[in-house]
Amino acid sequence: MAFLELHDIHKSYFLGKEEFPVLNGIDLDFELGEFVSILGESGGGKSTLMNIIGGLDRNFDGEVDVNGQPLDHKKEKQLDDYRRGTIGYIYQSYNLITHLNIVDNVLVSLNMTDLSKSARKQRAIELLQKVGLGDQLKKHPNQLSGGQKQRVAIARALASDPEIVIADEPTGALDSKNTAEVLELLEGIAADGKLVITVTHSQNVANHGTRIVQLTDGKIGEDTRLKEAYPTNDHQPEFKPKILSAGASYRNAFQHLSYNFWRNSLIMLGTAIGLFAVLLFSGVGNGVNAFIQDQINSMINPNSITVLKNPTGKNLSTTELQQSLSQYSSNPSKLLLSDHQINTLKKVKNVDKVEAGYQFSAFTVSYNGKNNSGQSLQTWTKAYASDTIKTGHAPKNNEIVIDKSQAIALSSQKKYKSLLGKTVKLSFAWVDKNNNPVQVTGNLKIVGFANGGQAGAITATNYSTMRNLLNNANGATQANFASVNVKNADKVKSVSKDIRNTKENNKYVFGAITVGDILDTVNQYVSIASIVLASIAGISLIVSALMIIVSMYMSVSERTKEIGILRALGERKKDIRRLFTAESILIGLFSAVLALVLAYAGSLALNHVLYGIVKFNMVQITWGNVVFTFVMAIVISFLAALLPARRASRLNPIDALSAD
Ligand SMILES: Nc1ncnc2c1ncn2[C@@H]1O[C@H](COP(=O)(O)OP(=O)(O)OP(=O)(O)O)[C@@H](O)[C@H]1O
Repeated sequence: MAFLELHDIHKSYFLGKEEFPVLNGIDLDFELGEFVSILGESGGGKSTLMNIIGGLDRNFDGEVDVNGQPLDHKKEKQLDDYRRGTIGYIYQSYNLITHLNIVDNVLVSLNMTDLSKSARKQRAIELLQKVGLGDQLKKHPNQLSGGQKQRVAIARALASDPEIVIADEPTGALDSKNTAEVLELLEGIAADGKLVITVTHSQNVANHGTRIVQLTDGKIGEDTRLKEAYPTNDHQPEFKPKILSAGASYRNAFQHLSYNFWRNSLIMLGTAIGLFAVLLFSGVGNGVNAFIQDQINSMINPNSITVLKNPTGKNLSTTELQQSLSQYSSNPSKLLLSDHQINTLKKVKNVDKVEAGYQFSAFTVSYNGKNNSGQSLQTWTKAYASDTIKTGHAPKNNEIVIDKSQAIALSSQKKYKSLLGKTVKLSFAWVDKNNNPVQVTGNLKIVGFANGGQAGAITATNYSTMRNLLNNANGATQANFASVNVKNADKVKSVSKDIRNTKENNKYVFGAITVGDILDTVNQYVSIASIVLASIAGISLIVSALMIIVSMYMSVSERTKEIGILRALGERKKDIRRLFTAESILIGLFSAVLALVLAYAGSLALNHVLYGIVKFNMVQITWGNVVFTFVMAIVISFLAALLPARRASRLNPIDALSAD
């Protein structure tokens, strides 16, 4: 029983339905220690035979036995294992991986062994020293001569300590000096007790071997033994082959990414822009929400509920209430609350205090010949947060607090504080008991300035002052809102519900607005804006994904030959798929890091500019946003790699190897 036996090998190629037979029944035996040269005319099927022996071709008839065991060429896994552990390949065109240095080229094969990382590296260096390249370790293949490249290929073929080394015209592209050196190395391999099978056109090369086999018309012709096979030794392998680890795939992907640094940087920048948009828009969304909450909470006491008359008698939501109020704005007498109704409010469970109040939507303040109109005149209640007044104090009898912007309009930016203690004339239109218009006026002392800021200017007197002014003008004096203070913040919702559900003569009488309701309404607008921003970010993410898909397809077509080499060295389809998903995921991750840096810088810049205007950090990127962006980047890059990686893994290794 020989070490390698070929039995009745038949192989045809098909062009359409037409059959082109190449091998017509090959029977051959090979022993370890032999250096066999296969000679034959061009196109005679030598490479085809080598691909069958090397476990790259699965489409043939016949049987290959290795070490007494049949090789089941229909089973891909068995062939992968066979190529990884038993075969070393040397090609005429070297087939080195251009983006790896020569040590890494040898390591591609060694990475599929159970040696430790340092032992793998040490072996790679030893092998390169053995083929005379110890002083060239840092070079890439394109920095070597043809003879040197072929020696790297020999070192790589020996890396996994295979029993069979196949060399397909190994000296075809070399001059006589390099040919002699390569032949010496091959002889040395056979002398080490391995089986060397080489394809050649050169009689000189063939004469170096121990045996010459002629291939004629797809059959074995002459089979000449030149000398005895080299003696085999009882050499026990120091390590075993194993499948490629995920880490090795990621390292290879990283090496390829860094080799094409500039091109990949541009792709990452393109991808990062989409992720940056997601991060920044999320940050702006958070900032705007926090800003609104801060503004409302700083002006309105969250424990208070504003109660208004429900003019429709129907059960209304906050939005419906606000709509109906605006319909009744020309008929304010319909919105007055009776003293009895104010008392009803006091009896609602968990209510701490009820303050009747007035609010008017248009008024004028005059000082020293200057007039200023405002939109919201109210009576001071607990509904205002304590820090609403920035200068001065809450209004008492015959006093008024005006908005800072108003004070500036009536004086100047610098001098507005001098208005403190001065008397202004307040005037506004109201109605009497019969709904006839009356003009209300009064002279009041300024005791404070409110800073309504973005959420609206505030002008306020106290309740009795306002009631007196209305009385003096013969206006209706019933309150048109009430501020209900609730004992606990967590009861605000239930109290507001009870108030809304209160009935008089079978009609709902009150509408109630809480800070939460106001926030809900505002948040509705914010969510619409967020959806618009998210759609823009979504579109940029789709563009990012397309960029990755295109770059991965480019990468696959550029690396077709490499895919063939990796398959020939024993990588599985799965390893090839993982190589490309790894590359894509790395692009996604680096893009996410870049996006994070850009978004962080962008948020610093935006916050710097906006803080000067609104005194608030308007961009607030949270850890949640960052995690979401990274997960998104990984998911998108993984999905984008699926099709290109699948295509790469399905390439036929023989076709891939013959790619230009
Ligand atoms: N993928 C293929 N599809 C169709 N025909 C093929 C294919 N590969 C090889 N052939 C044909 O099979 C025959 C044998 O090719 P092969 O490469 O094995 O010959 P060879 O003896 O190695 O030739 P050379 O010495 O010129 O390299 C040739 O006629 C070739 O045209």
